[in-house]
Formats: sequence, structure tokens, C-alpha cells
Amino acid sequence: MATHNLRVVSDRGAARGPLLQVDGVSLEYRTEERIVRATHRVSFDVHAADRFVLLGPSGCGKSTLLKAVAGFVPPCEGEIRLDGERVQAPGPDRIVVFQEFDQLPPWKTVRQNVMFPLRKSRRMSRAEADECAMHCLDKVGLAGFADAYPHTLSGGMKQRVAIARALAMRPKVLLMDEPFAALDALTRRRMQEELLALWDDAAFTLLFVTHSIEEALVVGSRILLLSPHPGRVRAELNSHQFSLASQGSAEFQAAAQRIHQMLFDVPADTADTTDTQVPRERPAARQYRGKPS
Ligand SMILES: Nc1ncnc2c1ncn2[C@@H]1O[C@H](COP(=O)(O)OP(=O)(O)OP(=O)(O)O)[C@@H](O)[C@H]1O
Repeated sequence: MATHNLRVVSDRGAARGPLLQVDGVSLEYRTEERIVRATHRVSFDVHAADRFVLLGPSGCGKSTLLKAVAGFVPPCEGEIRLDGERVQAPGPDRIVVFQEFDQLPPWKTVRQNVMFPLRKSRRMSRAEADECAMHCLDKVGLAGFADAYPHTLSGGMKQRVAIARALAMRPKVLLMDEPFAALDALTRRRMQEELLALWDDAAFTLLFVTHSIEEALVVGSRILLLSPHPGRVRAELNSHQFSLASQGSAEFQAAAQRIHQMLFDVPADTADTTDTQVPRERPAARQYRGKPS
């Protein structure tokens, strides 16, 4: 596997060793008619406080990898370890925030939605769970909507509730599967900003799936590039230096273009950087053969 530094920086928490280890993991779906291989021998390490992004084209197995880390899909080959323990089932140490806006039970208020997993996991008394829920809702700017029902909220607000609910559980790893993909561009940008502000505050460990190169550079401190279906590791990058503020800069554009080339091996002089979304439909790309200059 090639490891590239867009800029060399030290890894926060690296001294403690990896928190999450994905080691040679192949994932398959078995139906009566056929076997679909979603990923092939994928390996990566996530350290505490990393914002680790899985980036690749549609169908390369990003969501399936996230589900495997969550414990919903067992590897057919390889192993996933969290804090040295083999992942074999879902657990409260790994919480997933999905793209869909309907992940909040509609019959519960915002506050009840955040309290529910805290109470269900028997971590806290009702009063403690209530206090924790209000604290987390305050962090995402929704304390004033604690007694509202989800159907009265915008898509962005629902995603904020889902994030508050996840962070309230203090998971070892927060798993996010294209959480902002269904939002309009302005809201998406604001949500990215808020997620980074939350991370500045709490330095949680994030595993984030996207097919947007720009979002990967903004949100991620490290990025794993996956090849088209079935997903194989193409490269791993450090991207700590980028933020929303650097998005229009020449350095940011150059990094986006380089990632595009690494994913699709497009010659530099023909690469189109006006649209840096990883295409949803694309024929199998040629293998990436070397480190970019
Ligand atoms: N439940 C399923 N049964 C059979 N095949 C599946 C199932 N879910 C996903 N797949 C297949 O596994 C492969 C990986 O899918 P996955 O959703 O993980 O990709 P992805 O990279 O997250 O794509 P996207 O960006 O479009 O969400 C695809 O070929 C897909 O068709």
C-alpha cells in the first residue's frame, strides 16, 4: 500500500498505538444467486482522535466497511480490532450516524431521542441522562428545540440531533456514513464546520465515509483511497493541513486534483478539477502505479 503525505505532520495519539485496526479485511454479500465481494483485503489503522475518511467511488465498499466496523457485517477474511478486542457484534462503543433523515424515532422528542440510548444502555439515571442530553444538544445549538418532535425540524437539524445522540454515548469511534450528502450545499458546509468545531472541543475519533474529495480534505486528518468495486486500498494520505478556510486555495485544489489522479490515474494535463466529486458511475479504473510527484 502506498502512503502519501500531502504534508508530513505527526499523528495525534499515534504514540498510544492504533485504536482501531482493520487488517486484511474482505467483505462479501451472499445471495442465493451469487456472491458479491464488496472489499478485498483492506487494511488500515485509526488512532485516537483521528478524523479518518474512507474515500472512493460508488460501490467500492465504503458503507460495507463502516458496517463491518460497527459489527453488522462479519469479515469473510481478515480481522477488525477495537482497542485490541476483535469486533464480533455491534456495541455502544461504536455509534453510526447515517445519511438518512429518518434515523430518529418520530414519536420521541429531540431530548428523548438523545436520552434513549443512554437509558437503554443503563449508563445513567434519568436525571443524569437528561442533563447529558441537554449538554449535547446545547453543543449542537439545539437546546431550544429539546421538546420539539423530529418532523418539525429541518434536515440539518435532524442530523445535528443524530450527532448529539451519538456523542452523548461517548463512543470509542464515531462512525459517519455520508452524513451530510442529502443536505443542500450551504447547510452541508455549515455542518462540516460544526463537526470540526465539535471535534476541536472533544477530540473524538471519527471514521467518516464520503465520495466527495473536497469533503474528505476538509473533514479528514487522514484519508484512505479505495479503488472501484471491489474496494482495495489505493493509497493513504495525511490531510491535517486543510480546512474549510483553505478550500479555494491553490494548495487545496492541487491536493484534490492529485487525489483524483490517484483514484482514476488520469494524466495530469487532462485532469478536470472543476468537479471533484468522485463519480457515482465509472468503469473500473486502471491501477494506480506510483507515487505522484
Ligand atoms: N445488501 C446487499 N446485498 C448484496 N450486495 C450488496 C448489498 N449491499 C451492498 N452490496 C454491494 O456491495 C458493494 C459495495 O457496496 P457499498 O454500499 O458498501 O458501497 P459504497 O462504496 O458505500 O457505495 P455508495 O457510495 O454508492 O454508497 C456494491 O457492489 C453493492 O452493490
